[in-house]
Amino acid sequence: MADPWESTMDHAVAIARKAGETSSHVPVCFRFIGEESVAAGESCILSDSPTWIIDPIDGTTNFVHTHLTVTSTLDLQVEFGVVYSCIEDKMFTARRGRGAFCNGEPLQVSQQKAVEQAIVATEFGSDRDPEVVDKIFQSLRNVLCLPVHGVRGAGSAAMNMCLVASGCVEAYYEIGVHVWDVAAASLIVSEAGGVLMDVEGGEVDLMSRRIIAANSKTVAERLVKTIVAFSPPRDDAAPSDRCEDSTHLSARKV
Ligand SMILES: O=P(O)(O)O[C@H]1[C@H](O)[C@@H](O)[C@H](O)[C@@H](O)[C@@H]1O
Ligand SMILES: [Mg+2]
Ligand SMILES: [Mg+2]
Repeated sequence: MADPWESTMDHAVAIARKAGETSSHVPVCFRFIGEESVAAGESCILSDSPTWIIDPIDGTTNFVHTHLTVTSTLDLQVEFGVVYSCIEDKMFTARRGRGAFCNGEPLQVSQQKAVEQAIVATEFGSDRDPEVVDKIFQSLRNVLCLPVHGVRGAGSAAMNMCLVASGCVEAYYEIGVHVWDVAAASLIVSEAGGVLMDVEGGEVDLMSRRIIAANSKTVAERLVKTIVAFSPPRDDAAPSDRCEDSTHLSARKV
């Protein structure tokens, strides 16, 4: 059987060559956006160049506490998405227009559109500013009182989105995520038949740090009416306008 990773890399190189109009003799040029490189001061701007967006550990708090789910995410902007859940040994993959898979098995979102029967995933995020925490709790209260069947959180944004793609939960929303948390899984959700939406409706903007990933427009739009929206500093803001999340500082000290 052909190695899917090898064909993915061949395709990635072909995309890079096309973008740069280079011949096969010239080395291809990829750009990178990674959580750690951005933390070290590198830019977080998307350009026309093919860009790998990487989160080596998504679910850092779980990792530090050896708690349940930890994933690694890799995305070649809009072309491929890979999320690896290392403890479960589950490899979620998607290629634009070619579907989404878990360990090679096709993924399909849930067909449940009644929000009262839905499980909604979310996270409390990393920001401990009391005003932000209040808004997160107001949203959580509103979601519970829709009512929904249940609220869950895997502790990894990417894993929550893969659960939507797998049909285990109907929707996931969060304000405060970063582009590297959600880029790979966004493609996995849409290739599994799901929808992505901003928390105030309309198209999702992966740099905005706000996301709804749902099995359907119906469920996503119910959440839009329910979530108390706010806007954290964008990922592509100038470094001086970005702020370090408080729990990340403590996680890195470990
Ligand atoms: O573990 P991380 O890569 O720092 O990602 C976190 C994310 O920053 C936070 O907003 C989410 O609540 C977590 O689910 C992510 O996994
Ligand atoms: Mg992450
Ligand atoms: Mg991370």
